[in-house]
Amino acid sequence: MYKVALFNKIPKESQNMLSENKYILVNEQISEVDGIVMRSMDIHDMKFSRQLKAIARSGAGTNNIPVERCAEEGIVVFNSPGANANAVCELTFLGLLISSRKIVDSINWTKNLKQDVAVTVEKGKSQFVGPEIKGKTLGVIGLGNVGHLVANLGVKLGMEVIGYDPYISVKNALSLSWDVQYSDSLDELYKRADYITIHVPLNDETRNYIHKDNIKLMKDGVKLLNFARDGLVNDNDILEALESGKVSYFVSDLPNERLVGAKNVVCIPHLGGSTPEAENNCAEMAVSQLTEYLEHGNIRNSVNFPECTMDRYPNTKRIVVLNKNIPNMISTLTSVLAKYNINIIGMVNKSQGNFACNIIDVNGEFTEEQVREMEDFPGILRVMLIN
Ligand SMILES: NC(=O)c1ccc[n+]([C@@H]2O[C@H](COP(=O)([O-])OP(=O)(O)OC[C@H]3O[C@@H](n4cnc5c(N)ncnc54)[C@H](O)[C@@H]3O)[C@@H](O)[C@H]2O)c1
Ligand SMILES: O=C(O)[C@H](O)COP(=O)(O)O
Repeated sequence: MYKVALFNKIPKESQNMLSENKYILVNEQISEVDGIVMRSMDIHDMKFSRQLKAIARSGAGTNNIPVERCAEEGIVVFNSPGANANAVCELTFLGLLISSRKIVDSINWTKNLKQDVAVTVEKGKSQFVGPEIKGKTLGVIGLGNVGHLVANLGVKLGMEVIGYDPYISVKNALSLSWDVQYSDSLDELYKRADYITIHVPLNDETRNYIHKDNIKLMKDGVKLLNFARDGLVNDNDILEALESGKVSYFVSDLPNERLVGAKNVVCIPHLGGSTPEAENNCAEMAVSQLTEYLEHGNIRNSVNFPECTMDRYPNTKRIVVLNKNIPNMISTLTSVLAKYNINIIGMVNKSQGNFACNIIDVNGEFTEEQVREMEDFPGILRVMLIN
């Protein structure tokens, strides 16, 4: 039996994928579990037990998980790329319209009208006039699963769209509309855009991505949207720019104490991925990746280990080895197998960055003691035996 802990709310349908005859589900337990399924809870300070083999993030962002430390501890971290992208894209366009048409202010104003409503509305509505988005220029930073959808929808709505992403994947590049102007100059995007939306992960390279120096380059009255992560836009600098009018509106799906209630800021309570469709897609993907790894050792959509899969050879035992990407690892593994006269039937080895994965199907008896012996070699992070 595998023990899996559920952190955050995970849809019942996905929980049911963890069948009762193989899985025990527990809530928010960290000790003695084989896997965790989670959303945005911050687990940087958690200590993981040796039993923990995998964490499945139901969602895109993994900045709430100590991904590198997990790799060092032989814990595979998965996410669900693209599974909530449409939900975020739709909400981003709501944000775009909110920033343009003063919708939130106007709704709040209307809510307080007590009498002569129709007359007051007609007299007062001119204070909420805002431009159409058709024909305006939208700058999209990050053309990943969300950003490329946003760029394409901008084109469909008649906007001129400039996209920037120095690391764009082939898949997303191929899905990008021909009408999106791909730019390798952020400065050009800042100078031309009437609306700027950011869709990049939060990491050491992207923290404070938008700050006073690049805000200076932007058009006066530009509208800024952040549906990605708190920390990408420098709070001090955006609040100053809003005060001066350089930025006319900021819509953020990632509120913090500085932003809530600030002038010309609209905060949404992190609802980007909060649709039933996105929640189900993400959880289904997360759970199936977790079970595929625990039961078959196959790794798909991991953020700290390479993609590594192999069809199971019949009548074999499977050994899954996670190791550092350093010389002599394969000879170390095969020397242990040779010592016990174990025959390799099939094997795959994949590496990415500092880490690597091996799946080895063998016949002959391979025991838990031999697993521990393999695990004792420097550079080997975890060995898992699957019968
Ligand atoms: N508001 C929400 O509920 C919500 C939902 C989904 C994702 N997100 C956040 O949005 C981010 C993007 O989501 P996604 O699904 O598109 O992820 P993704 O990984 O598919 O796309 C991220 C893109 O950013 C690009 N990128 C990385 N560094 C960059 C840089 N320095 N400059 C420009 N581009 C850069 C990558 O090449 C990639 O194409 C996620 O990391 C997550 O933090 C928020
Ligand atoms: O990174 C994500 O997928 C989003 O921020 C959604 O996070 P959530 O699962 O907590 O809604």
